Amino acid sequence: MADLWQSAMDHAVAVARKAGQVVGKALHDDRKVMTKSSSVDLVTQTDQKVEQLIIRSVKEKFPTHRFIGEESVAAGESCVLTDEPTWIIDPIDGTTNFVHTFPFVAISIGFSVNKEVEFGVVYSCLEDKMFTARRGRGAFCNGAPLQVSEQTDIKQSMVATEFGSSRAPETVEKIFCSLRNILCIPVQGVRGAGTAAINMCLVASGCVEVYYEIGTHVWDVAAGSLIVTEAGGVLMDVEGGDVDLMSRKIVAANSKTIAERIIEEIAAFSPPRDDVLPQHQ
Ligand SMILES: O=P(O)(O)OC[C@@]1(O)O[C@H](CO)[C@@H](O)[C@@H]1O
Ligand SMILES: [Mg+2]
Ligand SMILES: [Mg+2]
Repeated sequence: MADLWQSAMDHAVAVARKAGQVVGKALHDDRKVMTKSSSVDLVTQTDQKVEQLIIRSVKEKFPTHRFIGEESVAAGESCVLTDEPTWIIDPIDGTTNFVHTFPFVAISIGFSVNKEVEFGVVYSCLEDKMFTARRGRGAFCNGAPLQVSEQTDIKQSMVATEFGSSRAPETVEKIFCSLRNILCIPVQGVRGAGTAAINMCLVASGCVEVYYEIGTHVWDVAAGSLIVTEAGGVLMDVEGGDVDLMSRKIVAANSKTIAERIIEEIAAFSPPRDDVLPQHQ
């Protein structure tokens, strides 16, 4: 079994690289931009094309495996994680960045068995950084081992978060409330790459002590979650306790101390879970 997952992971790396070439080539082409759950939740033909490319290529090699893909869910497929080997795919994490040529765009592929992520691949294709992790075997960027930051003082920490794609006034209010609380701790900086997957790789790389967000989807965070924990970091729910990747709430930190400190300042809310949605939101 172990060898089987390794060959699946090798395949994920190869197909992520191929997908990255497609994304890189499409970056300066004419992009037809469409919207999904709101006028700021963007999708392009490249997102759909890349997801199909990945799924087709995986199906050829692993015909019994299942898929949760962002654009397939948007097209009406279910988003339920079973115990079966499942590829959890975000073909472009950072579509808004892609549309604006803001240079952080990732292909994110997580692979779960028995509802546990076995490997994660995040390809930051415009930087040509291939982040990988396999359960129990560490996290890497272009083959070099990753280690989270050792910082234990929140006041000397860098925090990453995103504003998300909801513009509902009550949601925006909560987002700004958390942000104000966190800025005023005070932390040394707040950043956001525009992609959850890359934000998590920044935690794994030690550039950022903690990333939190409410509104993520399982395809944004499945791969990154393992990259963070294999680099020595921790995952938690925004209200404390265990993370649930379907809950659309995540804290990924270098340590439990930093995670718990940031959680004190988060004004939590609960968007509809991924696994109860009839379609993408
Ligand atoms: O739609 P995409 O480009 O795949 O997802 C990108 C993104 O909006 O998803 C997360 C929230 O859902 C954010 O962290 C991130 O910026
Ligand atoms: Mg995404
Ligand atoms: Mg996407």
